[in-house]
Amino acid sequence: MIDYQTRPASRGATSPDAAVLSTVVKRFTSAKGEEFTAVNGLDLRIRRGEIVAFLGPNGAGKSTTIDMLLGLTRPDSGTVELFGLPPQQAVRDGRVAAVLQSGGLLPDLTVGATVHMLASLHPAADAEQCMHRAGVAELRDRRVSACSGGEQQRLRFALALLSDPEFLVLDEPTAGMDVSARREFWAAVREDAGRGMTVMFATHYMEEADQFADRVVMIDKGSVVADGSASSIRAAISGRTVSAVLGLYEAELVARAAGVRSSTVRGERHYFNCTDSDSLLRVLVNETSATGIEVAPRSLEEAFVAITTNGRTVQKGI
Ligand SMILES: Nc1ncnc2c1ncn2[C@@H]1O[C@H](COP(=O)(O)OP(=O)(O)OP(=O)(O)O)[C@@H](O)[C@H]1O
Repeated sequence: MIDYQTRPASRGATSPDAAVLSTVVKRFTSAKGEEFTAVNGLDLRIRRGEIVAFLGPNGAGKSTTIDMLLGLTRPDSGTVELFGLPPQQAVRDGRVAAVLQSGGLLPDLTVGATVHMLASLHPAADAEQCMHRAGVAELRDRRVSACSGGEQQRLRFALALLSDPEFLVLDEPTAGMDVSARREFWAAVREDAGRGMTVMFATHYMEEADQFADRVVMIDKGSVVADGSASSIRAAISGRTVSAVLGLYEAELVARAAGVRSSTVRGERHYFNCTDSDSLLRVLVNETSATGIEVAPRSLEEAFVAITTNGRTVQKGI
């Protein structure tokens, strides 16, 4: 049985937040000299102990935001603070650590040698304990090059633990892993997060956000478009969208039918998000002149749009 030491709740900082990003803007200039805004006035506050999933389509600005959180790049305007400090200082103090998608490992070293070598940079590090916590202790004699992608990510996780960070940032840590490798990786992280660590992870997988995070932040085009509890996001995703071509007057009546949560119109087609598509279909067929009726599962994008347009771009109050 491993005896984990309890980490002090803070190392002297007074900020109740792990991270605060205020109106952060980051622009890039292409080779042709065209300016592109990757992060566009992003505001985000992460409280200590939260586990936050950072979701967004390709190119939404997740990695750029994470790079600024880790002090790897600076915003053009706005501010980024970790524990009330500039990111570079928080990283230098070992209060924040990262698991990135690739890099940082020497293929010819064994897992054990890698962890012990980097542990020598942290006077208080317990290499053995970190290997156990990350689930790589049994791989200690295996060369890094012989480890699977999932095992290498757990090794990166072990390395991130060496400074005993208060805040762990993961950038798509399970990209390319199969389902069981993803499950093993998250089991290791979840056990550690249970000890009070703040965790933020970027992912494309809603199910990872749903299973692991207690808060989900979605960004698109460099700004936050939805922010709420995993359960509020899940509730928004559940249900179906029934759509049909019908007149405005009838559409208003249908929108008031039982179980209809929201409705939108695109051209002549009206879309109804509902909890009971069967009864809505009966209403449409029996009580209206609707044509071209379609039923579709609700997409993640629709769920996020609904969350924001319902006025529930929720800043979590926990
Ligand atoms: N160094 C750079 N120079 C020019 N453009 C960049 C640079 N880094 C990022 N970008 C652009 O900024 C936008 C945001 O990129 P970013 O990597 O932050 O998105 P992402 O949400 O992490 O995407 P993905 O899910 O695909 O990893 C993209 O359009 C990307 O091409």
